[in-house]
Amino acid sequence: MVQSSVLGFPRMGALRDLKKANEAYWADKITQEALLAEAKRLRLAHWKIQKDAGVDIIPSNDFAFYDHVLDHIQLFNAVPERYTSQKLSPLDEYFAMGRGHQKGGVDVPALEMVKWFDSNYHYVKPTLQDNQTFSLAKDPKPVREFLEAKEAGFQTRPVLVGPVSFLALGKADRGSSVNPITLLDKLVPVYVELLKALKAAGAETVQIDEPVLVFDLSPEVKAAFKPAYEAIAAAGSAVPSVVVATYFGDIVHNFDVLPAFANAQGIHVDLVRNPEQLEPVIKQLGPNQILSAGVVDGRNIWKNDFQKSLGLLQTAIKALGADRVIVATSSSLLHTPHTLASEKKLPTDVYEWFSFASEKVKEVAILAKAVTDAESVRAELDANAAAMKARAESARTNDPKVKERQSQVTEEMHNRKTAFDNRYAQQKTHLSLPLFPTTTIGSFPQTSEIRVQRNKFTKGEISEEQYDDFIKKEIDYAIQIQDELDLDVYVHGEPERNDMVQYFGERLQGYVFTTHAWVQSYGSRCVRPPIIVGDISRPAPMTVKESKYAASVSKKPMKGMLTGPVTCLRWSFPRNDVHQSVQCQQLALALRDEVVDLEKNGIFVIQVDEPALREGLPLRKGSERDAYLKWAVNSFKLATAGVEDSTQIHSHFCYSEFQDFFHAIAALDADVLSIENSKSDAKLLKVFIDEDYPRHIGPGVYDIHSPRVPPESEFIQRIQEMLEFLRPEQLWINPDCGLKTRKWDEVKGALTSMVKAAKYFREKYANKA
Ligand SMILES: CN1c2c(nc(N)[nH]c2=O)NC[C@@H]1CNc1ccc(C(=O)N[C@@H](CCC(=O)N[C@@H](CCC(=O)N[C@@H](CCC(=O)O)C(=O)O)C(=O)O)C(=O)O)cc1
Ligand SMILES: N[C@@H](CCS)C(=O)O
Ligand SMILES: [Zn+2]
Repeated sequence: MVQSSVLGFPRMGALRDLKKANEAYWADKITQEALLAEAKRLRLAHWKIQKDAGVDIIPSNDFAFYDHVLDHIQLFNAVPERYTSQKLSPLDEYFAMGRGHQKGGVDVPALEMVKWFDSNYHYVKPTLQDNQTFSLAKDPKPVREFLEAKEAGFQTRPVLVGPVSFLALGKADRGSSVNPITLLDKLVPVYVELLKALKAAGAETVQIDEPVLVFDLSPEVKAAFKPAYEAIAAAGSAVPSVVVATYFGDIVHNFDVLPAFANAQGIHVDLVRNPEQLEPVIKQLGPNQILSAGVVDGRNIWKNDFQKSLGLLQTAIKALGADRVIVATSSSLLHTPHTLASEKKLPTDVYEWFSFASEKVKEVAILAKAVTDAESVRAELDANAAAMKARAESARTNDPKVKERQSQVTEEMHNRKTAFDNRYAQQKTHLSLPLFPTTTIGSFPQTSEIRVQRNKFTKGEISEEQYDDFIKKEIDYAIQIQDELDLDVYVHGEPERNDMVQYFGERLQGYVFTTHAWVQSYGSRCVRPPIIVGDISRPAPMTVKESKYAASVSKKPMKGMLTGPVTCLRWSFPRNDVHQSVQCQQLALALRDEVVDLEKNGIFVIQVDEPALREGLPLRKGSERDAYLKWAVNSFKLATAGVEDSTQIHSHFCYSEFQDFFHAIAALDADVLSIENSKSDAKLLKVFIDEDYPRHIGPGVYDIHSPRVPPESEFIQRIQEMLEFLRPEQLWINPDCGLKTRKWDEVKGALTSMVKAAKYFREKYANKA
């Protein structure tokens, strides 16, 4: 019999229940016991959904209050001393690492949070010391949750982040220089102890995620697999069987590592992303090893194409036999929304094209049946074939006018009129900016009042006029605060936007959007990616009204604020029937019109955010990366190059480790860049000197993910560090990212200190001149 398996289920719940419970706990509105009870309720509900769907292998320990990598930091007692010394409860210590803690006399910043591979999910980076030790936490979470499931009648397969990936995804703490992978010898015994505890609790198999296997690995990281997995194998029947899981890429280039897994029960590979790895992987398996075939997409919302998946599965079964094949999701379903059943407003034809987490688990179970006994699921197979056909033939997907415009794009449409030096001279006179100009990244706090009013407007409880008036007042307030703070380039604060991508999706032709399809982005924060279903175009200006109004009531330059084409693409659910470069160019043309319209309406600083540009970079170096960079950079340039030289184009990158990516950022030719940097080593900015970067840069000086308000001295120190690597005349002072998740008092406190620090340096350098 072919078994079905799910690698992980979304944690938030159908109504973002976990988000609400976490936030209530942080605001002291519910007790720790109430939060724990809610988490248990969600875990049980999610196991039940999978069991009811007929899934054979159901994961446990895929739940996390904040992030699963952070769970492992605590699980292995790899918590930096600055947190343990605070003597917080384990849960509060955990949240302190995730989001910082500034309460009851405790003041610790959060650990660094970065992108999870090429997804829009963010994980907390293990931060390790030169003298790092590991030990197993008391009452280890994977054991606790396994037993919780067992007691409720669910036999689960615990999911762990593998020892090599855990270290390879980590970094040395500030002040330490340890190469994390050299700590393997210390970590592995703890890992074995954990596996023994799981076995003792009754776990027969564990899923050990080693997703770093899809990267180009350094020799040291490659060499780490063998001792780690040999030590696990040496524990024999004292530990559960192991399935090593990889996803988001292929592992063919790391086949020399596979002997390390000779004693594993099986290997999981992502056959949605890389179906071509199927046959080579089959050849690498040992005589009894199982293939977990990831055929149901964990990263998108399109209904599975059963015919295609069955083709792959038949190939696997032919080579290995039915007993050695598991039908699985390609990755955890963490990246998909909870259930399609909540969507009441989708056009009915389109509804049939989608499948969210709760539907995907059914797909996995159906495929497992279909592969050996198609007749037992004939109705499901026929319905699936009909849905595939209907989508392929739908008129929604194709707009000849968009195609016509794309055919007229020329090379010169990608370039500004002249080079930066000349442009900047014009911008300087036009905008009269001081040395160390201060600005923010766009959004100001999205207060509950803003959300309530938008919700009322969406439901038709207030008129468009009432909503517009409300937004105008919010803009007025944002400007008043910026006057008081004495910032140099203003923003309107984005109060009208639900989300920087969803907002544009809702204004573009070719998209559909959902009402409940939330996906966790980080911690308690979720996004509701709009879905691209057809060719994209802009029926009308999208942001001009608010920016024009803001400029009319502002005494300083007002920055227009757009989300760039690559980010719109990546943070939407893209089509899977047209190459992403085509979708991106369509977005670029729509945004180009918006940029030109903003300029026509008196907005002479325009920021086009591209935080997802780095995220989209193919995970391995090589031709695929080069091709991506070419079309991604061209899309940004196409979107922004339609303006006069005197108009200043900014771009913004958060969550972007930019070393391997520097040339792409430079190629955008943006006049000013802002990058997230407050929690990274300022040394990373050295690349800007080494590469002789000519344009302006604002490395973030304020960690906007944390409620913590940094003092002025911290800003001064940070700017001083940055000046070791950047020229004073190219340095802008700004936060890491937008301020929508912060409260007004935090923002006012932090920006007051930020502006004071900028003025301190302005004075210092004016005296020098
Ligand atoms: C910059 N980032 C973003 C990423 N991806 C995006 N798509 N957008 C981003 O901004 N990736 C990288 C980072 C990740 N950072 C963030 C930061 C903040 C959030 C966030 O705050 N998410 C909000 C939801 C935002 C939203 O869409 N809000 C809507 C709906 C609000 C709502 O909950 N309404 C209620 C009813 C109203 C009420 O009574 O309160 C409801 O629907 O039930 C809106 O404002 O209209 C979050 O709350 O998690 C995400 C990623
Ligand atoms: N302009 C956006 C960028 C976020 S990446 C904001 O400020 O929220
Ligand atoms: Zn940002």
